[in-house]
Amino acid sequence: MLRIAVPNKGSLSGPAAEMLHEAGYQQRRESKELRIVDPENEVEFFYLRPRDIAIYVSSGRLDIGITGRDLLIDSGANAEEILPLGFARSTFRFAAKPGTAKGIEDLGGMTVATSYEGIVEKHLADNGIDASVVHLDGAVETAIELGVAEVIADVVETGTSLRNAGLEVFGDPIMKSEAVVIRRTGADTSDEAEPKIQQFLRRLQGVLVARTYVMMDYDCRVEQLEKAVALTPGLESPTVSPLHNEGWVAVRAMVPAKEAQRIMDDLYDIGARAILTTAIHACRL
Ligand SMILES: Nc1ncnc2c1ncn2[C@@H]1O[C@H](COP(=O)(O)OP(=O)(O)OP(=O)(O)O)[C@@H](O)[C@H]1O
Ligand SMILES: O=P(O)(O)OC[C@H]1O[C@H](OP(=O)(O)OP(=O)(O)O)[C@H](O)[C@@H]1O
Ligand SMILES: [Mg+2]
Repeated sequence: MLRIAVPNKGSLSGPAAEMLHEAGYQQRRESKELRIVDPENEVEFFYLRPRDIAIYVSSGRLDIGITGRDLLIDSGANAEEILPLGFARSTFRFAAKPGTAKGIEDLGGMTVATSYEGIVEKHLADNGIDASVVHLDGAVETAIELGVAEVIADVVETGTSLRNAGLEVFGDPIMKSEAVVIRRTGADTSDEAEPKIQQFLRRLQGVLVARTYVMMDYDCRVEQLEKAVALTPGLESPTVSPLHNEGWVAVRAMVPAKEAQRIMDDLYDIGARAILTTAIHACRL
């Protein structure tokens, strides 16, 4: 049975459970459940604190896990990212009261508050900056007002938390993060779990594709086919079928969902008609 770590709380947990559900895996019914077995798929899910997931996976007791890239790197655990999942996107940045610092080079002798001291200490050391780091569990934006630090390093998504605390980001982003699937570094890929792991990854990739692409169908005159196919090249190549009316063909291709409306306009302009888009519910590429 494949053993998978899933975040039990915070920004990662809802979207992770939703993605697993879309991929056809059974998920827990209530938030107090700490583990569930999905017998049909031969998978056991362990609901763990996001910060602990890399540690469990690196120990080899669990085969794979879902966590944040920033949490993985901060943990220093012997685990690596094998598939980015596109949710819980954030950047990790320094921030302070306006005028405190312009860049990391100004931080010598200052105190930086953060929940991610693994990332921050390494980043300061890599840049040759001698600053103190104080660990706080969360709500680090308040640390400056309360005099615990001059600077914070924290997750930024919309920037609302920083604005509300009267703080501004400065310097280059320290890192970009999103949810990722991780496994132990140097894991034995001839292990009996490997086919199940690959099947799990293909299912999640299928969900990612279904979320980012739509299926487009349209009819066009044979003379316009080359132009139309250039607009909808598909992933491999579009399907082209003859129509009963001579001189016309039907075309079917996957297109990026974000570009679908523009592509429909462009197809219409070159004379394509009956242009339809439909959602993709699941796929294996
Ligand atoms: N506002 C946010 N937007 C996007 N991603 C976020 C946000 N806050 C945290 N994350 C991401 O979520 C992960 C942190 O998960 P964790 O559950 O520890 O914290 P949290 O989502 O802030 O929840 P908590 O309320 O428990 O602090 C990190 O990968 C981080 O980059
Ligand atoms: O840029 P924003 O959209 O405001 O999002 C970023 C904020 O979200 C998270 O905080 P959370 O609410 O999880 O509280 P925490 O600091 O206690 O983790 C993170 O730690 C930032 O504070
Ligand atoms: Mg948080």
